Amino acid sequence: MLRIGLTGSIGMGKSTMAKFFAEAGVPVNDSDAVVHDLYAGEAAPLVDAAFPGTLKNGAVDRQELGRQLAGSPDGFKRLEAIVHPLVRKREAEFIEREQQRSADMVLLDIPLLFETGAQSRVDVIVVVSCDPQIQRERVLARSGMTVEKFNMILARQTPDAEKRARADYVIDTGHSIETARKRVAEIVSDLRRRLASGEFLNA
Ligand SMILES: CC(C)(COP(=O)(O)OP(=O)(O)OC[C@H]1O[C@@H](n2cnc3c(N)ncnc32)[C@H](O)[C@@H]1O)[C@@H](O)C(=O)NCCC(=O)NCCS
Ligand SMILES: Nc1ncnc2c1ncn2[C@@H]1O[C@H](COP(=O)(O)OP(=O)(O)OP(=O)(O)O)[C@@H](O)[C@H]1O
Repeated sequence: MLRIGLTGSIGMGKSTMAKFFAEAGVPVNDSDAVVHDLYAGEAAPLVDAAFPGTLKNGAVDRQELGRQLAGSPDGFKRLEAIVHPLVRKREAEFIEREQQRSADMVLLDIPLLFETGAQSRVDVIVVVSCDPQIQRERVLARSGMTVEKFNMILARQTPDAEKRARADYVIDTGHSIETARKRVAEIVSDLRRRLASGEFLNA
């Protein structure tokens, strides 16, 4: 089973592209969605113990957590030490399930693929990218986003140019949604062709 790793910096269009892969028939594991689920369940008491006051109605209040993390690289490290092992566990369960269903390929949506060394867990890397000006406009248009928060997240992410250089495929989301959708279909059919030709014998 081929493991495709999908990554991209904040606001590049990763979630939108993951949806297009799903539409093309590729099972998708979305790490951000897993974090949302964990925050409403098993991770909630652990996060609250490390960051008191972040539990609201039984779930992690992301806004409050974000406030406590502002300007705190150390806080991010402590949070990641709690969350990332749980995310990894869910990913392994997803892979196991899809292997049992005999899927030919799966997409692992991993926002911090390079930052956490996840490239060793995938066979192919797809990077979602666009012009930094478009990225900035998209992100700053989100409610609750500030220039400070944007810069803090950017500083914790591998630079876009480096991501592109390390990619097997790049999706440029700076054009229309339709162009990006076509690019996803093109990548999926190229990967199916490469699989059929026996290029990924170890996958
Ligand atoms: C900091 C939190 C509370 C902000 O939540 P919020 O809903 O405001 O933003 P969201 O989760 O959509 O993230 C916005 C952007 O920041 C990126 N991001 C999230 N966590 C991190 C991190 N630890 N380091 C770098 N970038 C990050 C996301 O990939 C996305 O591009 C939240 O992102 C969080 O709990 N992060 C820790 C868990 C984590 O590392 N998730 C990333 C993938 S597993
Ligand atoms: N051609 C395009 N491709 C992808 N997204 C586009 C395009 N044109 C406009 N957009 C918009 O850009 C935004 C990208 O958001 P999306 O949530 O997919 O990004 P993301 O990389 O997953 O963000 P984050 O890293 O913060 O989770 C969406 O609002 C989407 O509609």
